[in-house]
Amino acid sequence: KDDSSLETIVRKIQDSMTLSKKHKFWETQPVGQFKDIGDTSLPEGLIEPPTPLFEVKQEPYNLPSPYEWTTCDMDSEDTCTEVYNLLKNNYVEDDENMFRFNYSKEFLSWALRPPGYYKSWHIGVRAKASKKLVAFITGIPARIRVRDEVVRMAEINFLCVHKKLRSKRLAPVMIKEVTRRVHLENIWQAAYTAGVVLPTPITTCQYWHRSLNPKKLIDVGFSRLGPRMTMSRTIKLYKLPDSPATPGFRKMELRDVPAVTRLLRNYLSQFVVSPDFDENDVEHWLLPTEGVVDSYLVESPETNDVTDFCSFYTLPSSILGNQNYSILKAAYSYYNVSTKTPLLQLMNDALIVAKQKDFDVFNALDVMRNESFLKELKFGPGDGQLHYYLYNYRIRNALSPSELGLVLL
Ligand SMILES: CNCCCN(C)c1ncc(F)c(N2CC(C(=O)NCc3cnc4ccccn34)C2)n1
Repeated sequence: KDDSSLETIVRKIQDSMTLSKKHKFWETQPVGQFKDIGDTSLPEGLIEPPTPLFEVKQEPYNLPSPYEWTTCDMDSEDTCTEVYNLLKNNYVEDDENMFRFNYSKEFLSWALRPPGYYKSWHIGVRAKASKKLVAFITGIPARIRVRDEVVRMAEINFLCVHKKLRSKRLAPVMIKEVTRRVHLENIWQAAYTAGVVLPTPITTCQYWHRSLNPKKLIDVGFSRLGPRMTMSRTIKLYKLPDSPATPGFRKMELRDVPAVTRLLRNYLSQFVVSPDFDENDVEHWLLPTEGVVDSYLVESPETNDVTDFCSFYTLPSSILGNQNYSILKAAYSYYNVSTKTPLLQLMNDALIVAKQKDFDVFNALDVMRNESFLKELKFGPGDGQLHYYLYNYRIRNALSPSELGLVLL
């Protein structure tokens, strides 16, 4: 009976050790469960039917008393700055705490305001006393095709809890609150990623890095000098031409939106999971935006057809604790389509223009057809894995990364 008895304490420790709290939470959610892996009797698709809208909880979930919900108006410069600073100081770091993502204000404004976005899905938590923003989570609407079904989903991203408020169990209530607000808009599925394993990844991707400025990358500890390699030999190894090789390679312009949409829709149709982009989506997500997203295409000099496309987004990282550098300039491969120019040559041109724009490193996941160029273009495997998840949508067998045609920011 005595609750503080030793065996009770031991059992509690064992419980928390075995099923960490995050699994306790995810076992209550309509997501693929570890215990269901391999159970072919379970149908692919919807896990739970939609709730009638009048049954969706109308009021926000309860927060611990010192905190309150706030909706972050990303049209407001001041709110954008608050969100930027929260993420700059408290968002994802690498395992050795040497780098932390430093999404820019312009990037956040772009990433969170696609066609049809909902302000109510840009959710913040403030301390009642100081009114300081201490946590954030977002959703944006997206049409995602899974095999031959286009599903309206929310893409959930930027979950961030201030370092000082960790392990207060804020994340589960923030996830429930964004889910509630997504349900209120009659959307019942979601897509999200994490660097950690949760129930249950639809696929697990590997990051690959292509050095553009090897000296800086070695100086800041992002990469190490290879065995039997000198710095000058390393710089020569990663050297790139001064300009792209492909005739007709140029920046994408507004007039290219219809052609790029056709090209991209056709290319993405080969993957099991991919966005169902229309021209409005392509104009928002892929038209070049300075310091946010760069996109190039190949216009055949003979026929004036748009035959190929490549794009990358700008996501710098703060370098924590280095005397000489404070920012790592990283480009992340976004959507690439090759129909005439070999993908290898197209991506080498992407590396060339990224180097011209003074990026230090070009990152890519092993999704879509990226595997085919990574090693040959001198990408090295990274330490970070990215797991992709769907909420309330079962995929019977995990996909291989090459079946995934979806890049989340
Ligand atoms: C949809 N949202 C995913 C985006 C978050 N993304 C980009 C991300 N999620 C987990 C990762 F593992 C990761 N990696 C890029 C690779 C890398 O560059 N590793 C060194 C490094 C440099 N800066 C940072 C900052 C944070 C973590 C690792 N960092 C590993 N990227």
